[in-house]
Amino acid sequence: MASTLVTGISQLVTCDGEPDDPLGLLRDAAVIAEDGVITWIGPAARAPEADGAIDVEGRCVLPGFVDSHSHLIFAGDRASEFAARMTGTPYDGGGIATTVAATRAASDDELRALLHQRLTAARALGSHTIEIKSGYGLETETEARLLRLAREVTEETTYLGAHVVPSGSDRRDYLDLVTGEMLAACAPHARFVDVFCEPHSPHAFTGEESEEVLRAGIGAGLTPRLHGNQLGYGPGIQLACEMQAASVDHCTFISDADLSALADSRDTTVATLLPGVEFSTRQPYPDARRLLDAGVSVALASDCNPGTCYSSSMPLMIQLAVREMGMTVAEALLAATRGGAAALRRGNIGSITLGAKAHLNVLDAPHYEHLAYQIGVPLVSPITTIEGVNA
Ligand SMILES: N=CN[C@@H](CCC(=O)O)C(=O)O
Ligand SMILES: [Zn+2]
Repeated sequence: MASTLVTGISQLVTCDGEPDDPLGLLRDAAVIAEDGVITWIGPAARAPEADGAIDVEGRCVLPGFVDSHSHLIFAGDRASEFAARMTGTPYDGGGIATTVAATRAASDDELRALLHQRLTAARALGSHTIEIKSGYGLETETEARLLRLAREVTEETTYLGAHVVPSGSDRRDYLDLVTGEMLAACAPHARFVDVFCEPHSPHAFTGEESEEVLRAGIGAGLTPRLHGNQLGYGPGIQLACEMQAASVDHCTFISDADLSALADSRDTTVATLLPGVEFSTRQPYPDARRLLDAGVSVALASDCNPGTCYSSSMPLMIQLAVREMGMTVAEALLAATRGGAAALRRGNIGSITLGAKAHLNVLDAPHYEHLAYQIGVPLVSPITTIEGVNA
């Protein structure tokens, strides 16, 4: 067992504070990790001896980001779809078919290489935990393959066979496949089941269809989560709350009834906001202020995918949340750490606390507010030299 002492911390942001200081800020603190787990937090002057030491030389230390929503495994290119959107073509999910064709045609090694390239980029910007969905196979063999490859790099895998109805398939036949043979092949490699519940897209699923998919997934031992209310008002948010989903993601269009359902479900269902999607689709941003003021549990995630947001940068999501969605820097940072952990139902990540994973980021600034203040600058990096740290 090797222990590591982290010193020289100007400001330790534990994300484990009290209601009057939810960031749990500590000055002149030090942290010890043993076997990848935090075992001591206290004043640097009283830190016990450790086997090794890391001096961050007056920088701020914060928890590793938890990116609770990504589609990191896919092949193909949709840059021209993005360019068309910037000149006015709306997003409706139809471009998913392009990614499905390229992904089906890619070998395991090609997909692995693409995944590793994207993971390296995400980790370099401070994402220590990344959820990864299937959803670009839409046939049993490729969906199971995507989840098996994603499982090589994370435990947080999500079965999204119900991303869209593949072109040429009958809706009813496809639902039978997603809830039958495909589910049986995918469930061993997945922790969650997800569905794109979106009546405003002709390719996605209705409320009734979404409920059927989630119920089947629950029956196979998976925890539900849901893409909802992305393109307009719809049944997604209330369905997610009724089904005690871990998270409902996008929440771009929120009715008063949606808001009260989310507030009532704050202990079970997280509203995960994905501001990179609004940036890349030219949609209005969700009103995070309204959610927070109603007491809703909120997370921020990247949604990194080839259609609606090709970025895995959690600092960018924090910057957009603060500038465009009415969140304070503290709220955005909490949503990108503790919020993501809640959306994955994980208690041992997203905060710097005794017994948590030693997922630490260093910010090349003395104070956490620089996260949103210095926009577009790669200030955050993971502390990768702590022994024994894994996802
Ligand atoms: N909206 C559904 N799925 C993805 C986009 C998928 C794509 O366009 O490739 C999302 O979360 O935005
Ligand atoms: Zn998504």
